[in-house]
Amino acid sequence: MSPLCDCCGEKLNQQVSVMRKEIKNLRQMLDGALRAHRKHMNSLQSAVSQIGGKDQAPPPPPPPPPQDALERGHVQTVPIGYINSCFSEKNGTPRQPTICGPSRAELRIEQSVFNNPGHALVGLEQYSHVWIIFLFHKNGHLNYKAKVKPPRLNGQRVGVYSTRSPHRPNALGLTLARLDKIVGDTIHLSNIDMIDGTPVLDIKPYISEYDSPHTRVVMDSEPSDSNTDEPNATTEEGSDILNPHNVSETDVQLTVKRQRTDDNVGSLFIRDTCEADAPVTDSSRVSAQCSLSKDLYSVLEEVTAYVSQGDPGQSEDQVSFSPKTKPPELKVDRPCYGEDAYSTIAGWIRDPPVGSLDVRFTPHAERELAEFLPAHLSGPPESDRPRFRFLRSPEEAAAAIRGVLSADPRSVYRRTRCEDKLFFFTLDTADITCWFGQGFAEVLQVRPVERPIGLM
Ligand SMILES: C[S@@+](CC[C@H](N)C(=O)[O-])C[C@H]1O[C@@H](n2cnc3c(N)ncnc32)[C@H](O)[C@@H]1O
Repeated sequence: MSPLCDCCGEKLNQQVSVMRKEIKNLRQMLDGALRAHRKHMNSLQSAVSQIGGKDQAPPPPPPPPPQDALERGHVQTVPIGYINSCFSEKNGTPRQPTICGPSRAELRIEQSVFNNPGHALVGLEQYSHVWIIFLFHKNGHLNYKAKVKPPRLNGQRVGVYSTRSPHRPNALGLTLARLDKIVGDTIHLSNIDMIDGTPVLDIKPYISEYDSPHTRVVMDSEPSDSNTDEPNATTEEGSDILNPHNVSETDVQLTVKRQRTDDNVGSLFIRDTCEADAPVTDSSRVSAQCSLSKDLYSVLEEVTAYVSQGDPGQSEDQVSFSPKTKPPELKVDRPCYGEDAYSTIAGWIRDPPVGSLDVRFTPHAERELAEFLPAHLSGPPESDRPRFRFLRSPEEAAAAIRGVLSADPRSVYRRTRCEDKLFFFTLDTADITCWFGQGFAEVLQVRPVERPIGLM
């Protein structure tokens, strides 16, 4: 039960959601005003420089950076443009571009970067995809940690550099977007995961010959049956990568060895169940709480920490993986040429603990969505129906909504602590309201936003 307001008797949580909406609108207004101001200043500047003359002389150019600035690692980045995208907020923006094909955006190259911005794009039209290098400018204050919890790993922590987390030193993002068309100085993109207003630092063509190493799908199946003492035992597919989520009893054996004597002093079996204890010998004092949802690497880290902590006198004890598998840091000798130089990915990317969701619309939401007119097509002038700014049909919008929701856009906190809360996000000119149940997301409402992005 939501408490009631002392003054008006209304439910407090209703008031809170109204206030949130107002804050969101204000934020959008501010963002739009800032962008308009920036554009205005740019055009003023270029007008001033075109007019020239004594009175309106352009401001003197900033002093050139020292000759060796690059060599000293001092790089002054200047956005080459800003993304105009169908996503106005982080919430509900796809976590990767492939999640949502119809996600559309435009990027206009700034006049301040090239005299003829269109010239910088000549030839790019021959490519279907481009890398966009951008700034996560809405990260708030720069805040990063060595280990992060990717939402798809449902709370487990991995090193930031093994993820695509926005929270990283330098806050640089990298998106492989579809290049739909180029008109003058503006490129039209789809398959994007950047919010409106994102500053772009660079664009490069995607060239599969250069950018996509030979890929071999490494099956997450059984590891090799061999139980030899070979230090580099591999799976049958020739890979030394095992999916940590496929670990079953005795797949993995951690062995603690006394470095000096090479005696085995304890071993740890990771079981199908969530907990495992080492069959401990007095001297090893190894025990670790391992969960199957943890990867082998963190198990190893934990055990290593435990061993060195447990008995300082035995600090030369060593933890190693048994012949059946080995931790990621031991995979140092990957071939870098020839047949075996294929690419591999972490098991949790292909098989995350957070599954995808079925997405459905209530009949009411379907009717509301069908009311929207497509972008770029002129409707009857008297029509007061809502119109998309980027999306080309209600069907395309439905596909985008499905893409966003099926990947479960909720944070781990929301997913685990506030399951029954309504979820709101904005797509193009539509405010979407939905809720989540076991294995599904349902769209309840599709309403026109009061102040559509990009039109402020
Ligand atoms: C997980 S990141 C991945 C981005 C990129 N594909 C990469 O791998 O670097 C995508 C998420 O970043 C957030 N995001 C997008 N644009 C942003 C911006 N300009 N500032 C801060 N966060 C942003 C959105 O929440 C989006 O879901």
